[in-house]
Amino acid sequence: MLSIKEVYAGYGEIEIIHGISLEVNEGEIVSIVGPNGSGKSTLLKSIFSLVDIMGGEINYLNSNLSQVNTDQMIKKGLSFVPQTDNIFPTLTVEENLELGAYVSKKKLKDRFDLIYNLFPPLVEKRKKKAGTLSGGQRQMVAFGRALVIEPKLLLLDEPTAGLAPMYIDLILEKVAEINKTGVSILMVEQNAKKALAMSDRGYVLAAGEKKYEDSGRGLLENEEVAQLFLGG
Ligand SMILES: Nc1ncnc2c1ncn2[C@@H]1O[C@H](COP(=O)(O)OP(=O)(O)OP(=O)(O)O)[C@@H](O)[C@H]1O
Repeated sequence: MLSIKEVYAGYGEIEIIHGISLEVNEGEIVSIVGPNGSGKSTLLKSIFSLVDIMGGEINYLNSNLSQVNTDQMIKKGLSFVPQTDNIFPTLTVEENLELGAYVSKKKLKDRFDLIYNLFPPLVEKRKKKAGTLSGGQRQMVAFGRALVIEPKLLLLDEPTAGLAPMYIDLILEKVAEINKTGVSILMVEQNAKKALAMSDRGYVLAAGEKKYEDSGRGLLENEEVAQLFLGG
């Protein structure tokens, strides 16, 4: 459903991603792992044209994304949870979710039901300002905002970054749960072993290049990958 072909991307004059190709097929969880600064987030952001694209092509459900505006991306079910600034702290939980919405009132109710089922702690917090929530709960709000539009493909930029250990596994379990409802997932994750263990496929980036691609299990069992990128 998503195909990144030989993409070059970066910031202004600085090229960070040097010709990377990557695919996500329907129903998959795909992880991008690699050392700090290897360009994982930059690659993810290139899908949403949030960085400068210097070459290559990104296609999603038969559209070239460079020719599609954000509204159309949302209508085509492409949703993104950024790593930072992914909620409005001064708005309530429910207002945050409503702002993520591009759907009818009736549909909104169904989506809220689904989100509150997935993240029960948000129910009693729904009238609270999102900024008063714990880090893990704020991340639940960020996920909720991305889920309101009923995405087909969810892009996650380091969903567990900065979270307390108790929330890391919980959030990754939720990612798997969301995937089981039919949402494909492409995520950048610093917890590489955990991410690969739950992924159908994975890509290892280093210095803006794709070094390895394989099934999640294949990468975990690859001794070279383990030694160089997964801490032995
Ligand atoms: N807004 C920006 N302007 C210029 N350079 C940037 C910007 N954001 C990131 N970079 C640079 O791009 C390179 C790749 O950063 P990126 O965040 O994509 O890496 P990453 O693999 O996601 O790393 P991390 O796990 O640390 O987030 C780094 O050298 C970083 O300094």
